Amino acid sequence: MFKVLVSDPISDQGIQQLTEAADITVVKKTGLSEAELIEIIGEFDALLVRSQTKVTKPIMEAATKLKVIGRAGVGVDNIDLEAATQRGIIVINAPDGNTITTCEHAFAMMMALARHIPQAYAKTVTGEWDRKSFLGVELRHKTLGVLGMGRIGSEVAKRAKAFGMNILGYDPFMTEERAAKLGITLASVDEIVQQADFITAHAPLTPETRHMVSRDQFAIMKKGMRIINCARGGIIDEVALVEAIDNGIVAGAAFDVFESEPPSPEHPFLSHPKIIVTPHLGASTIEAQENVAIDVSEQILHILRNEPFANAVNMPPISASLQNKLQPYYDLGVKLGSFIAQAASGAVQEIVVSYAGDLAEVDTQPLTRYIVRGVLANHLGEDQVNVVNSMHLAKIRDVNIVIQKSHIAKDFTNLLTVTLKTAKEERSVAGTLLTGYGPRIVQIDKFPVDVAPVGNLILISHNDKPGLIGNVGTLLGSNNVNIATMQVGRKLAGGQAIMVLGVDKPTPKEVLKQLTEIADLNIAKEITLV
Ligand SMILES: NC(=O)c1ccc[n+]([C@@H]2O[C@H](COP(=O)([O-])OP(=O)(O)OC[C@H]3O[C@@H](n4cnc5c(N)ncnc54)[C@H](O)[C@@H]3O)[C@@H](O)[C@H]2O)c1
Ligand SMILES: O=C(O)CC[C@@H](O)C(=O)O
Repeated sequence: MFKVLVSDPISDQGIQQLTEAADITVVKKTGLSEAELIEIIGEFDALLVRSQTKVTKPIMEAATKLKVIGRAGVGVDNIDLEAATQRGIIVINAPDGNTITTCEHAFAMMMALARHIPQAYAKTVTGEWDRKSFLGVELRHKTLGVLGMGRIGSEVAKRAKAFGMNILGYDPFMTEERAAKLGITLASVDEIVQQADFITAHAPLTPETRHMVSRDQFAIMKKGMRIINCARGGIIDEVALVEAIDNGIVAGAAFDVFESEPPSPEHPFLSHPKIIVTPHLGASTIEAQENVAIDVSEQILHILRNEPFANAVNMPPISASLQNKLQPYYDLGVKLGSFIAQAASGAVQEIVVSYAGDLAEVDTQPLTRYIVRGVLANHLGEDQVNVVNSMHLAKIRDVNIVIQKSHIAKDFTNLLTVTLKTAKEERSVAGTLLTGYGPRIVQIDKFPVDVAPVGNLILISHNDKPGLIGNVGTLLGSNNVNIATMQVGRKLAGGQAIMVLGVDKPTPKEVLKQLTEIADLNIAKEITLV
C-alpha cells in the first residue's frame, strides 16, 4: 500500500485515479508549515503539490520513503530540485495542462487593459455613471510583442492573429521556419519595444530574462505601450515600469505575477490607477486544475508501481559501473554546454557532441543529456531543464543532436567537444579532465587554451596585434574589473586570436560594450559558469 500526501488545494476530480486506486491511500492536508511537513512526511511515498508548498531540503531529508514529488503545474521553482535529485526523489510536473488556461488569462488581461474594465467596474458599482474616463483602444491592427514563444506564447500569438493583430515574437530558440509556420515575425527585444503597442511576457525567469524590460528598454519604447505579465515576476522591472507609466511612456500594465509573492500591501502596483493585478491566477480554471492533477496523478501511479513514466524533471537511474565512469564528466559536460550556448548567437539548430579517447568505448547517452541540459538551461531556465527532459526539450524545439565518436583523442586521454550550430554561426568548445587539475577547457573554436570552467569569464575574439592585451587590461582596470586569469590562443602570429579572462565579479554591460570599441577587438562576451 502506498501513501500519497496532497499538501495544496488540488482538484478532487483530477486526483480521482489516485483516490480510487486499491493500492493507494490519499491523505489531504493543506496549509502545513515546514515543521509540520517535516513531522509527517516520513510516512509518505508520494507528495502532490501546487505552488504554495515549498518543498525544501529539510523536508526531503525527513522524507525517508518518498519516491516522487508531483507538481500540478509547470514551474517547479517551489521544489529544491537538487536536494530531490541527490536523494533520488523523482520530481514530475504537468507541462501542458495549463497552457490554454494561462494563455486565455493573458488575453483577458490584455482586453481588460485595453478597455479599462476593472477600473470602470470599480466606479460603476459605487453608483457613478462615468462614460468619459474610460476611452479604450482596439486590438485590431495593433502590434503585439510576445517575449517567449513556447507553449503559452505560441497560443497567445494564434489568438492575437484572430483579433487582427500583427505579431512580433522574441525567443532565442525560435527559428525563422517555426515563426513562418506560426505566421509571426521574429524580432529583437529592442525592435519589439520600439514597435509594439502591447507586450506580453511568456518566458521563464532566468538570469537572462530577469529585467529584460527595464530602464534601457523603457527609454526607447513606443509611447502608449501596454504591458502584460502572466509568466513570472521579475521579467519586467517593476520599479522601472511604475516610473515609465508615471512619465507617460507606458499607458498601462496588467500583472498576474510579482517579483515577490504575495506582494506587500505597500507594493506600488496595488494602488496604481493604470495597473491591474490578479493574484497568480493564470492557471486557475476548473479545466486546467483538473488537467494538471490528472496528468500528475497518472505519472505518480506509474512511478509508485515501477512502470515507465513521463514528465520527470530530474535524474534517471543508470547502472553503477557506468555511473562511476561517467560521473566525473557530468560537471564538465554541463559547463561545456553552457559555455558554448553563452558564446554563440542565434537560434540553436544543432548540437554536435564528439567523444574521443576512452569515452568513445562506453554508453555516453547519460553524459549527452548533461551537455544538452547545459546548452538548453541557458535559454529555458535552470528549473525547466534537467537530465531527464533535456533530450525531449531539444526534440520538441527542433534542435538536432549529433553524436560522433573516435578512439583517438590527440594529446589527451579523453576529449569532449561540443559544437553549436545556430542560425547565425558555428562555435565549438572542447574540454577534458586533467589528472590533478580537474575539468579544463582546452580548445575554443579550435584555438588551443587552458581554462578552468568556473566563475565569471570574458571571451574575446580579436586580431593578434601588439598592445591589444594591454588596452584590454587598462580598460578593465579603470572600470574596477579585476583580472584573475588570462589565456590567449592563436593559430598564426598576427592572425585571428581569442582571449579568455577570468574576472572576480560580473562585468557591467557598458564595460563589455567599451571593450568592443578597442581597435582590432571584434567581440567581447561575458560567460558565467556556476
Ligand atoms: N501565471 C501562471 O499561473 C502561469 C501558469 C503557467 C505557466 N506560467 C509561466 O509561464 C511561462 C511560460 O510557460 P510555458 O509553458 O509557455 O513555457 P515554455 O517552456 O513552453 O516556453 C517558454 C519559452 O521562453 C523562451 N525563452 C527562454 N529564454 C528566453 C529569453 N531570454 N527571451 C525570450 N524567450 C525566452 C523559451 O525558449 C521557451 O520557448 C513560464 O515561466 C511558466 O512558469 C505561469
Ligand atoms: O499552481 C498554480 O496555480 C500556478 C501555476 C503556474 O505558475 C505554473 O508555473 O504552472
